[in-house]
Amino acid sequence: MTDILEVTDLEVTYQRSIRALHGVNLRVAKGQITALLGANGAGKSTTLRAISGFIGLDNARVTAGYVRYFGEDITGLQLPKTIHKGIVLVPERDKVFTNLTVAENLEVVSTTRAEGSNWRQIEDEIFVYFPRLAKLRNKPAGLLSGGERQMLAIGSALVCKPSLLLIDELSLGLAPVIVDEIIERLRDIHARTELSILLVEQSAAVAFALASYGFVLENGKVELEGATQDLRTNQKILELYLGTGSAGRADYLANARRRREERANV
Ligand SMILES: Nc1ncnc2c1ncn2[C@@H]1O[C@H](COP(=O)(O)OP(=O)(O)OP(=O)(O)O)[C@@H](O)[C@H]1O
Repeated sequence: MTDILEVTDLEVTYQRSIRALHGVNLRVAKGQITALLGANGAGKSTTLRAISGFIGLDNARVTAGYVRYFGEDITGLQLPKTIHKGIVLVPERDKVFTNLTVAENLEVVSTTRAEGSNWRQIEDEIFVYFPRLAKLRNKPAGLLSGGERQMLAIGSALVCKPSLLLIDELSLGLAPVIVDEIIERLRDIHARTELSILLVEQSAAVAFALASYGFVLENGKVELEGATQDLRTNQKILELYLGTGSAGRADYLANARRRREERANV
């Protein structure tokens, strides 16, 4: 299967001195949903922000390695060029314009990102994907629930007609019932569009519900990868991410913290 995205030996450094990624290797196959799992501080957001050209906003730089997209070297490419290439990130925070209504959020993206297209038609397409948003079209985004904001953020990203959609923390802080609805909507979108998706998740259950392949990041490096059907039964994953061994998870988090502190002191 063709890879739409290849990340090779990627290193990212914040503020010229804080190394967050230590040689990340991962791939996203065309038309597939791939998950990137890892504990707090493992480097998941940094990886997504490096791929999508956001790290310039964070005072960070790619200091080694490559990002290839459809075979082209796009290492260090910044916004908005990444969006024009079809790489669109749904960020963890600040996803929507809170003072604009749902319809205005979609409109503002469609007028800046989808030149020459009819925004009402685009809006209708997004409402087919997220019928709940159609009922909320005149409501300010600041008054939406967390789950509704996530749907609007994904809808706004889809307005950009991505080839590769990156989603940072799909389920963080959301109620299980709304997470289920978002999973169902994403499955539907994926079935209709065969969009390639790279999903960052702390919940392995959510990642496995959507993705066919997964990578596990620890301290800025991929430590484990595989088909999700295999990762599902991997002992380490079971202990650390599916809650079958809380002592294991606590040890793991303590070790991860210790290794980060050791690295910071070098
Ligand atoms: N703006 C920044 N300046 C300096 N260091 C940063 C910055 N953002 C992240 N880091 C550091 O980079 C490392 C990776 O952080 P990152 O946010 O990518 O991890 P994460 O896996 O997404 O964590 P979380 O699940 O908590 O969002 C951490 O050690 C973090 O402290």
